[in-house]
Amino acid sequence: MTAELMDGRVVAKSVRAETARRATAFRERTGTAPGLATVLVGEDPASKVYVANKRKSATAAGIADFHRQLPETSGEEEIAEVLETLAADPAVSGILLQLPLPGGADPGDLIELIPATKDVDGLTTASQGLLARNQPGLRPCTPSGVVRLLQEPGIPLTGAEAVVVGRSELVGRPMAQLLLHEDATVTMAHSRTRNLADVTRRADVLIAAAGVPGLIGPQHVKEGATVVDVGIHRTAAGLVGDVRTTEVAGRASRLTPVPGGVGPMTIAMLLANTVTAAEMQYPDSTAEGR
Ligand SMILES: Nc1nc2c(c(=O)[nH]1)N[C@@H](CN(C=O)c1ccc(C(=O)N[C@@H](CCC(=O)O)C(=O)O)cc1)CN2
Repeated sequence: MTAELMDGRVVAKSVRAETARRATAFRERTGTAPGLATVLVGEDPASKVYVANKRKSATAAGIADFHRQLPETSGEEEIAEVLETLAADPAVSGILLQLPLPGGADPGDLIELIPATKDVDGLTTASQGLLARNQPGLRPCTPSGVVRLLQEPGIPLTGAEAVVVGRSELVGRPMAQLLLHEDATVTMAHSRTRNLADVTRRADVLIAAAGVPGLIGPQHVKEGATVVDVGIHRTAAGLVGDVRTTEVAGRASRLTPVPGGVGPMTIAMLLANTVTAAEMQYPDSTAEGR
């Protein structure tokens, strides 16, 4: 078997086009564009690229840009003040605090300053609660992008065995919840899971989000499985994911590449969330909510 590659750039393009149409409709209805505030603390090179791409894509989709750059040395109070100002600004529909923070600082308390209605990363406790209860709200971008990538070619999720490797708040945990809401039978594996390959080989749909370069090889994959690689690692050999793509391609039926798989979906879903946030905040407009 040679796996078919699932092209995230193609699906992301169609999500961005659909989002641009929704942004135009919102502006025509309300006289104001949806607005996205990106908050970047420090100079991490990868974060700078991601934030620059988010801002560029947002502008192209008709979303107003409210960027805040803070110095590496910013304390929690300084970051909190910026988030609170953005939270109170009616022109700002969505706010995201780019992660990680310098020095691996815990973003938990800062994220809670973002109102759930503006939480376009879906990371606040309130957003997590709405997701857990499958109620309308803003969902984390990478996991919702993965679901969209799986839905596009009609990969069946109802009753499918799905295994998520990784339990981060940004990807693994919300990924499992979203798959559960799609009626998959979901197993979560992580760094303490014993006999990982025994667990992952059950998967019809395997999501690799452990943050370990090349963790998933052919021995972890059931013949014919769909394998989604959420990892992105900069190595001397270039960008690699959590999956050893070339080796796994002989066993999987479908596979996401790195780059060009899940990454572009993260940004596309952020734009979609920003328009959804604007719709939720504006009383006369249609709130889609997810
Ligand atoms: N506040 C947040 N911080 C972080 C998130 C997030 O969703 N919210 N996710 C990641 C980084 N990330 C977005 O911020 C992100 C990562 C990768 C890509 C992407 O398009 N990757 C390309 C490769 C681009 C490259 O690195 O050269 C690809 O995979 O094709 C977009 C967004 C951590 N932080």
